[in-house]
Amino acid sequence: MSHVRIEGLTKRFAGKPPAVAVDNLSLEIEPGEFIVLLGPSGCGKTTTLRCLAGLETPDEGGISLGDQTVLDVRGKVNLPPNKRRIGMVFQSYALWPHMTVRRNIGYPLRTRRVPREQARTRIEEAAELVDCAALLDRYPAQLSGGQQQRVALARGLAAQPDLVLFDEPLSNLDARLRDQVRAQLHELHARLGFTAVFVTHDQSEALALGDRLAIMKAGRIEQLDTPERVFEEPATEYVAGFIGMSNRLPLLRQGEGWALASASGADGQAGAESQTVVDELPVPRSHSEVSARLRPDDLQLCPAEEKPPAHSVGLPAEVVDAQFGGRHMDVVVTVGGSRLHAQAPLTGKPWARSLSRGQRVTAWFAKDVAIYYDADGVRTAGHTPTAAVGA
Ligand SMILES: Nc1ncnc2c1ncn2[C@@H]1O[C@H](COP(=O)(O)OP(=O)(O)OP(=O)(O)O)[C@@H](O)[C@H]1O
Repeated sequence: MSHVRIEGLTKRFAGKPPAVAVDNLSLEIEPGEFIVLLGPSGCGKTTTLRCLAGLETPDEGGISLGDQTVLDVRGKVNLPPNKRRIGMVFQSYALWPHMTVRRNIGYPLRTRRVPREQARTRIEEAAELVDCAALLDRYPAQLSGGQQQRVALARGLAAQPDLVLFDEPLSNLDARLRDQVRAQLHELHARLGFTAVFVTHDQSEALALGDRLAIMKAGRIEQLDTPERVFEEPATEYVAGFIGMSNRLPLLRQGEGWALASASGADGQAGAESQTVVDELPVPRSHSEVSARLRPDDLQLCPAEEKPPAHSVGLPAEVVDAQFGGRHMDVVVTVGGSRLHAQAPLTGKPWARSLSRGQRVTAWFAKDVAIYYDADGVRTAGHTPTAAVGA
């Protein structure tokens, strides 16, 4: 277990236009910590991981693993992968097809010249850890996808590295296996306490596995926080959108209240015809425009003639589509010019089952459930989260 320090890491790729894949990124990882790099395609997750592994030549910055400097661009240090005590688990299991499971798991031990007897014990222990002890003499082609990924996991851990890197290791597995291997990985980490950096674009995977999440945007870390904080208090609109707050409602201050910006005139001002939809929001006075972000299950629906509860924002809406989702209906509505998604529970409210296209309803949300972002996409200070954990 090692403390990992990344300082000012930058990696550019030549091309037209050139890409800054990692942009002056710094990150400190505690021994035994499980860090998840989360973000959309192209935000620089894999390149960061490859720089940690020694598979790229960064343009600037430094990386240390424990007391070993593995990268120092100014000092011209960039240790090759086999000189770094790092284990790697990839998306494509990358098992050698001509080697048995035993030889595959033992591969990093051979490259580190671990004595034969010690290697045998380590291989058997690693295989035991991931329930693959009975498969040691098989070839990869004789294993299921889940078994192959577990072998890859054992290979990543066998050399007891200072740091284990995971590049979307679960994304090639079907949904059921993905849940199984994810649970197993979570348990293994709790048991062994290795330091890990795990790359994914799957938010549920990130929330389940990470001690802390680094949400990346254009080669930088946009928010670094516990899963609870990222989920409850996304710092920027970008993070909110990425972590499931898919509903966005732009609002403009109008006199003492707020109107839907999507019903505004061409000048971006709330038009004379746009109605004030709410008198007051938990937003500082200095803001004249905000966007409210909501998860689908925080947007409620009720019949158009019913009044929503006090302390909520009620909006006239029209149903675009309604799909049965078991215990809830997935309903798309338009509110002003915005398309919103509501997950309307059916338990106790069978009314939602009868929703159909063109129907007029009221969409509403509790004021303190939404998170409000200013014109720059930064969370406004006025919001007090209701369910913040560890705040
Ligand atoms: N070898 C390369 N040559 C040129 N550009 C590259 C190279 N590798 C990555 N890039 C660019 O660097 C940026 C970051 O890529 P990277 O693969 O790190 O993103 P990512 O977040 O891991 O994406 P994904 O989830 O799709 O794997 C992208 O704009 C990508 O096009």
